[in-house]
Amino acid sequence: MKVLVIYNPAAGGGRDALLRRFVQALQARGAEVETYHTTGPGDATRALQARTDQGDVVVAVGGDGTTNEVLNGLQPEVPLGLFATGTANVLAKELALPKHPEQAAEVVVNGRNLLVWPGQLNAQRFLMWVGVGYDAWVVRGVNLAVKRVFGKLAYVQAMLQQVARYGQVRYRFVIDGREQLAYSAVIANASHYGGDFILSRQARLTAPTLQVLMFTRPGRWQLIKCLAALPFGLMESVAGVVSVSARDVQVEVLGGITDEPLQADGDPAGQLPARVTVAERPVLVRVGRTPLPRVDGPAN
Ligand SMILES: Nc1ncnc2c1ncn2[C@@H]1O[C@H](COP(=O)(O)OP(=O)(O)OP(=O)(O)O)[C@@H](O)[C@H]1O
Repeated sequence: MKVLVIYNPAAGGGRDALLRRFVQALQARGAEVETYHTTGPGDATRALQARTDQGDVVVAVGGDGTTNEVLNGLQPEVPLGLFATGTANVLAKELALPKHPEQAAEVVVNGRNLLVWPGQLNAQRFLMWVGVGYDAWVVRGVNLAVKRVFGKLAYVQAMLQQVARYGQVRYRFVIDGREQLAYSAVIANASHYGGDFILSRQARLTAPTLQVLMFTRPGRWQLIKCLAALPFGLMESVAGVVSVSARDVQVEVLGGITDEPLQADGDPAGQLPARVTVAERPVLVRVGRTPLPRVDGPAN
């Protein structure tokens, strides 16, 4: 098996020792390994697009942002593997992937392929979510120097800084032809968010649909109520949160505001207006042999 490893040396503050153990574990299982170190944002996608032969599997070693960049450079039919060394690693949690390098290598070499439907934000594919409003402001506001030292706490700092602004900007969504106004939204392709939290009990990576959570009531207390429900997996039950399944979502900002950011898979992803759909074709992702744990509904 030819394994191409794409390693982001900046993810999670750098995990060179883990990378070495992971590569050794792949080789011990008979894999022929080539490793590429990314040089900056967008490099993983460009480096993959420049290759005609991507091997039997391409493994993203980093966090959710690195995985997103690998996904966007991946040739059709080449499976995507993961070894999570980033800060939050939400996709690895969604897929119940092991943290230990030897076990992660075992999944890559001897696991199974799970058929996953990515989402599509304009020209970019994503696996987890697209954020509009508060969620996107937080991602844009994260201080990277704080993130390098304090990890996830950098998100808490950015969340607190953006609370007061929530409710001041309104967005218009057209979801499979139906209009809805909201003050923020997360368009989820997967259940997890921010680590171990369950954002949506209905979102499914393996289904060719998206789950759109819209926050339709203004006010900072409303936002705090929603955020407080997140650790309990109850955000979709908060009054004023509208959660609908969709295949095609158009979003624009109202009030002539410009420079309204988006986030995709935890990294900044351009500005509104946007169209978010299910990608044209699925991708194969290497996962363990046991069924994925249930969030709600049958296991995959
Ligand atoms: N050599 C590099 N130096 C700095 N940044 C890089 C480099 N290579 C890639 N990047 C950028 O680093 C960003 C952050 O990486 P990633 O999201 O994987 O890690 P993380 O933020 O620590 O983890 P998570 O997203 O799971 O919280 C990526 O979006 C990518 O654009």
